[in-house]
Amino acid sequence: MNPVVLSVASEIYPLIKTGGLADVAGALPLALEDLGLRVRSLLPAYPTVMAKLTNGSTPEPILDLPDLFGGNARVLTVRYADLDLLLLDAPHLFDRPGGPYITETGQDHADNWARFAALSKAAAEIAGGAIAGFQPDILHAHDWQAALAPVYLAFNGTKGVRSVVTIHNLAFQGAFAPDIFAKLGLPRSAWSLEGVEYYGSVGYLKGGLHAADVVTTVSPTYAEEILTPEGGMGLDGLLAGRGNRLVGIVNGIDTDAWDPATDAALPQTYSVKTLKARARNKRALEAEFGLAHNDDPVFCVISRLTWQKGMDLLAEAADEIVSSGVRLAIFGSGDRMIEGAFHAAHARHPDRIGVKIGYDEALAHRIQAGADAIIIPSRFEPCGLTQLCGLRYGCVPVVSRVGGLADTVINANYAAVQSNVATGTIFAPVTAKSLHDAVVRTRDLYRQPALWQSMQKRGMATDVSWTASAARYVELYRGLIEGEPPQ
Ligand SMILES: Nc1ncnc2c1ncn2[C@@H]1O[C@H](COP(=O)(O)OP(=O)(O)O[C@H]2O[C@H](CO)[C@@H](O)[C@H](O)[C@H]2O)[C@@H](O)[C@H]1O
Repeated sequence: MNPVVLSVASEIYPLIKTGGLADVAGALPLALEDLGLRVRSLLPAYPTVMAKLTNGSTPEPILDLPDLFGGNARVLTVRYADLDLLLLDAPHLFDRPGGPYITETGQDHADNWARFAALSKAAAEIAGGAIAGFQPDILHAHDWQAALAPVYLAFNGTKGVRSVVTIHNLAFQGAFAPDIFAKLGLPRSAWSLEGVEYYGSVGYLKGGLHAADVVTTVSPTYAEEILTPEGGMGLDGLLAGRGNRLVGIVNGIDTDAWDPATDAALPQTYSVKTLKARARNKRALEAEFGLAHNDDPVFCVISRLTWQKGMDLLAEAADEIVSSGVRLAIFGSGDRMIEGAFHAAHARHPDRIGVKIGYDEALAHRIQAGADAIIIPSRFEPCGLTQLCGLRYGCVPVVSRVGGLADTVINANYAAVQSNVATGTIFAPVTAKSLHDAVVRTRDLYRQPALWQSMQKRGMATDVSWTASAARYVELYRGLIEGEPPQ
């Protein structure tokens, strides 16, 4: 029997996305279905999501949830982009302008505690059998926004459903003032070390990490890093207590959406066999970023421009990078100070540093297809997806030795180059100097065309799909259903 899964997340690509969570919550269910599982995905019916459901995708009501955190709610069912979706339609919580977490003016929605407790509560009801004909074996909750689901499940006393919480980023924990506890509808006993109490506040992720049958995170190295005081962000003790119930499974990417041979966003499609054709994308990229047309390599960034991503270090190293004969194409948005630092770097080197602030899926594809390398100097990185896209597109990753970056790139040290296994450059410690040194090492590899192309081709041949990782989730689910501890 294949497990039946309820996946719960606050964002799912291609319906709504603010980061890598959406990519995973959109692609993993499809990869699991390819392996024969039934997966339904629950997410809030944000206006952006409802607006996408055109062309014959009409959501049908399937469950009433009266008085869900101050208003009546329903669950709607619809198929979209091959996903079997359950939408939590709670207008008092989700039908409003702004993003999934923030208002139009950039503040957190004041009632985020209620919005995501509602998502989790609805998930627990559904996992408990509230929808006729759909009895999940596994409730799989992603990040803090869904992490109360296993808590509700446990305190509802639901039997026969196993729960998994996946940490995509431990920096976001969903901690709220203690006075909301009384409104969560949890028993008093949940205000405890085993429940949601977290240093005097209510910790959604903390509660979920305790209550879930298994905790996973998105790479083996990050699974180790979060057991340390530096990486654990206050939760290392709890996580260490989970022992072999904490598992790292590396992310994949959707290799149909990310396929340079068929990608409709590219000026020129290409494959391992037609790698030379890639040059046309580089010319187009130079033009798009206002860079001079020449033979120097173009290293790119596609990222949230934040401290986590080490973007301040790149801004610090930018002048030296440019004087080493490398050009930069920087794309993303985030911290205003970092955006300003990149604008200033562009002003100093207008035809060697191109900067675009914004969010654009097609542009992200064009950049991966045209740049020579992608720089990812993260201070911590649970998995990282852009290095996987880079590998697939022949855009060589230059990454810091942290988390999933360390797990997915093979560093071009002397031995790896000699034995033809290198796929990128890895550096440590995460400083501007060591980043600059890595850029120079990568530039030197670029200047040896045969070696460079073999690295590009090896990256393009690397399996970055979901297949192997989805199989690991299936194994994990089966083990849980059969009562086996994870391996
Ligand atoms: N300006 C822009 N325009 C268009 N697309 C853009 C963009 N900026 C970023 N993206 C895209 O957004 C995604 C970001 O993926 P990351 O792995 O960097 O995730 P993030 O840090 O958000 O998420 C967390 O969750 C994911 C999923 O588990 C982990 O891989 C990661 O380590 C963890 O921090 C990629 O698909 C990237 O192409």
